[in-house]
Amino acid sequence: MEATKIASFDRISELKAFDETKTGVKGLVDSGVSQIPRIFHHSTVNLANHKPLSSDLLHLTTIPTIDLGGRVFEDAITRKNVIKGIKDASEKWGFFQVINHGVSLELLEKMKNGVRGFNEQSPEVRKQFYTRDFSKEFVYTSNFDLYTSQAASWRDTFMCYMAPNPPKPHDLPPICRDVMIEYSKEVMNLGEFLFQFLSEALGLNTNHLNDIDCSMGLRMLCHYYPPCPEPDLTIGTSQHSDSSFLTVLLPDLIEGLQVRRDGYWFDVPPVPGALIINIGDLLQLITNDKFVSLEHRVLANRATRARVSVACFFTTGVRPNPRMYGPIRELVSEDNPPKYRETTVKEFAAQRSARGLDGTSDLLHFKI
Ligand SMILES: O=C(O)CCC(=O)C(=O)O
Ligand SMILES: [Fe+2]
Repeated sequence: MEATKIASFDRISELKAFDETKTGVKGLVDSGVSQIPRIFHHSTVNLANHKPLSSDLLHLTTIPTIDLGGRVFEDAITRKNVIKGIKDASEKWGFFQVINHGVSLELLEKMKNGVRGFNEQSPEVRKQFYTRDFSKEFVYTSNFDLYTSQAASWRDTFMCYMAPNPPKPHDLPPICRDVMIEYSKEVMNLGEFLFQFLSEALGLNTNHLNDIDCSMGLRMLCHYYPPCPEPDLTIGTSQHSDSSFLTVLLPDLIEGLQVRRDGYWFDVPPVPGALIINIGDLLQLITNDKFVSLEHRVLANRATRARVSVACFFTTGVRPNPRMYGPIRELVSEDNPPKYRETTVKEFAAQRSARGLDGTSDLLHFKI
């Protein structure tokens, strides 16, 4: 009993000491640590990966890649095939990569360089943005759930709501402000396009999901995963599903992302120039489980340089939004009654903020 008390007391002081450096995991790496502090130690159970139990899964290697043909479709058959690909992927994986998505590769590189640039500028500049006050326009922090999670993750993040009320440029750090604004506009366009195809994939009118404001809000999270000296002891991002409607993820060429299907963690190998699209919990809720929001995680970075990623969540998050969401009427029937109660995006997102990434689905709280 006494030992537990001492251990938990130490842990809190260590978390605080780390937090008060205001320079995140990058600061630890810059100080030359060769062993990771124990606040980052995850249990081995959490990190293990067992072979798939079902032999049906043995032939599967990873999530599908879909060619969006620059978003221009000259013939109806190609368009139909793309929608079919998106439908299958959304039903089985809730995850797919897209190529020829219409966002310039140069902009993708510029965005990733912006994330690197912010995290690699002098600690004095970074510190000015470091906060745990999530009501601020721009938040730079390490582990939003530092004090509530069982173990910290080897990652720093900066975040900002980019729509519907974009930040004023002067609220954003000079080093990445222009690219954040430009990139988020492109992601909004891509998102509106994807929601059209997802609507058709569900047998709804093309504009259904856009009309019910699925593409209204955009929250951008820019992650920085410094190289980890003991990658087998910790994780980059612990297992979770996204609480958004949809997520557009700009990955790095350094691997690490894994998606869990039927109990097995599948690697998502980098595809040059691709964006990763995944269905979030809110889309699973309004489609009454037709589309699935799968858990995923990022392993600690084994490479010698930092891994970066930019996750753009289509959601208004905890910002005011009175609209109620429940299973879409056209998608339920007597044989397929609603599985979830109605909720607001804010109520849904508040679950996540309160609990952190503890690996349990927020959807359970809304099950009828
Ligand atoms: O960094 C990544 O590749 C994934 C990040 C992620 O899953 C998230 O931000 O929700
Ligand atoms: Fe995620």
